[in-house]
Amino acid sequence: MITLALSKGRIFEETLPLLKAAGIEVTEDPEKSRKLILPTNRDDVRVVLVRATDVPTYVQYGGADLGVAGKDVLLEHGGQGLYQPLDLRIAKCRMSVAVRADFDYGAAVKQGSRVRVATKYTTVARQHFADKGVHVDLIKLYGSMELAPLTGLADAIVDLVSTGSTLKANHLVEVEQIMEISSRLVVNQAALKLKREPIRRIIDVFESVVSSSNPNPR
Ligand SMILES: Nc1ncnc2c1ncn2[C@@H]1O[C@H](COP(=O)(O)OP(=O)(O)OP(=O)(O)O)[C@@H](O)[C@H]1O
Ligand SMILES: O=P(O)(O)OC[C@H]1O[C@H](OP(=O)(O)OP(=O)(O)O)[C@H](O)[C@@H]1O
Repeated sequence: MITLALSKGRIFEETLPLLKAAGIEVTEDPEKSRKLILPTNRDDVRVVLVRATDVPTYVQYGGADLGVAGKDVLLEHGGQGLYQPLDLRIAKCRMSVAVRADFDYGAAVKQGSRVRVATKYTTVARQHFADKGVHVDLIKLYGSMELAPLTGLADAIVDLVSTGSTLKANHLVEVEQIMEISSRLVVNQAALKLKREPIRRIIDVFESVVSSSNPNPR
């Protein structure tokens, strides 16, 4: 049995075409079913639904053999025990610093004042500001980061941006782009040895779909 960990929503939706190319079709709709283990058309493959941030943990400890996780999530997790063979180039966005439109971020940085930054991505944020020599106080949040500058909880946020419409709707502006984000295939290192052939087949098919759909790697 091969167990694949996915999160509901964009990662699930964007992984489906890759699975289809590998001859794997999930036979239940996660938006309609309450099941956390979804069967597929193949007796030897199943999908487990977990929170996006839990995908690396499931794969690390062998709760799943494979998974799909965003680079944001993998950097925060640390990647221990995970083989990361492939950038799937799905769920693309960027990680950015944003502030209220009336906050002068450039001046705050120039003056060397401490900037209060709210984020779910404390590891990446800490590294980013350390590299720039900006003094920050980090405030860990688990969601709705956009609210932090609006309520006075923080001066800035580090969050994911795609179309920019969430920032715009909350009168925030992007002042720095930290990195491009996409999702990767992650594999349990022991499973790769014990179930080498079926896992290798999945990696190979995914790789050929990814390189044919976008020949210009990021
Ligand atoms: N607006 C977006 N556009 C494109 N990709 C995104 C966007 N937001 C997040 N992502 C990517 O998709 C992944 C999954 O996001 P999703 O919204 O499903 O989970 P989440 O709500 O961030 O996680 P959790 O449920 O664990 O809090 C993220 O880790 C990120 O890599
Ligand atoms: O620049 P945008 O296109 O507005 O996307 C950015 C938003 O997407 C993510 O949240 P979430 O996963 O909740 O967004 P969703 O509404 O796309 O699901 C992220 O945390 C931002 O809030």
